[in-house]
Amino acid sequence: MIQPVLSPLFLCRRLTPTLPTLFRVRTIQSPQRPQSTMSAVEESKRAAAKVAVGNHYPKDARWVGIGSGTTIVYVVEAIKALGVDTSATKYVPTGYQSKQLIISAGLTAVEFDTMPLGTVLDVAFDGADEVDEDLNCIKGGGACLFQEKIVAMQAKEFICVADHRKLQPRLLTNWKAIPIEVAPIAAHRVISKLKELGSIDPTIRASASAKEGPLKTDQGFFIIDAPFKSMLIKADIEAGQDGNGKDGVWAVDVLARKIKEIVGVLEVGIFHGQTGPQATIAGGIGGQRPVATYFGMADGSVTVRKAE
Ligand SMILES: O=C(CO)[C@H](O)[C@H](O)COP(=O)(O)O
Repeated sequence: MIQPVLSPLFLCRRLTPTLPTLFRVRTIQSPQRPQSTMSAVEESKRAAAKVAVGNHYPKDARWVGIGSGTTIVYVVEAIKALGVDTSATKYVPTGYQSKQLIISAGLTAVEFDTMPLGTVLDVAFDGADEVDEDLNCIKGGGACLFQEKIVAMQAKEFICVADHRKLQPRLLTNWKAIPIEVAPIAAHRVISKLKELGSIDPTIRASASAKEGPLKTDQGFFIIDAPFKSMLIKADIEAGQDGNGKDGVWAVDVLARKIKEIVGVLEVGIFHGQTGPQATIAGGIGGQRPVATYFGMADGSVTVRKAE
C-alpha cells in the first residue's frame, strides 16, 4: 500500500465533529477495505480521494490547485498513484502545509501570486469541515480559508473530498462555528458586528501554545470562529422559511455576504454561490462552490454529492 506523502497529523488544530445523519446521497463505489492499521476515518478519506482523483484529474493537467488539511494528503497520494507524467504540471498550494505536501511528493509547487496573469487552473481539490445538501461548504478549520478560496475561484472546477462526518443536511449542524479571517487590528470590532448578526460568543482562535497568543494565518491575520444557528438551504427558503436573520437564522448566501461586508474581514469560511461551470457560463472564471464532493463512508464505500 502506498503511504501518504506527509502524515495527516501534520496539521495543528481544532474542533472535532461527530457522526452525521445521511440522506439523499448516492453510493458510487464499494471498495474492499484493505487490511491496515489506519483508522477507519483515515481509510475513508483515502478511499474518497482515490475516487475523486480518478474521476476529475485531467489526463493532460497543466495547473492543479491543492488544498490544505489532512484529507488532501490522500489526494496527492492518489495523484501520484495514477502514474501519469506530472513533469509539466504545476501544483498551486493554498498555504504552507499544502506547499510542503506538494514538494514532498516530488511535484512542482507554484505559488498563486507567481502564476502567469490569466492562468486558469484545470481543477482544484480540497477538503471541507462541513458540506450541506446544496454543496455549500464550511472551510477554515485549518485556518487556510483565504488562499483556499482564491485557488478554488481560479479553477475550472472545484472538487471537494471529505469523510462521512462532514456530510450534513445544513451547515453548522455538526461543525459549530464559521471560521472568518480578519485583520488583527479589527478583530474586536468584527466580533461586535458578528454578535449583531446573531453569532453566539464569537472567539479569536488561539494558537496551540497559549503563550503564543492568537493563531496567525499564512497572511498574518487572525481567525474568528463565529457560532451561528444551523443555516438554511435552498429547499428551506423555497418552503417559505425566512433566511434574513430572524431569530438568528440565516440562509447561507445571505449570511456569507453580510459577514464579508464587515470592514476588517479578509474572507469568510463559507464556500457558496456559483460553481466553476456556472461562473464560466456567466462569463467569469471559477466558482467557490464545488461541482462535486466525495465522501468516504464508514463502511468503506464512497458517496458523491453533485451540484445541479
Ligand atoms: O478548510 C480547511 C483548512 O483551512 C480544510 O480543508 C478543512 O479544515 C478540512 O480538513 P481535514 O481534511 O483535515 O478534515
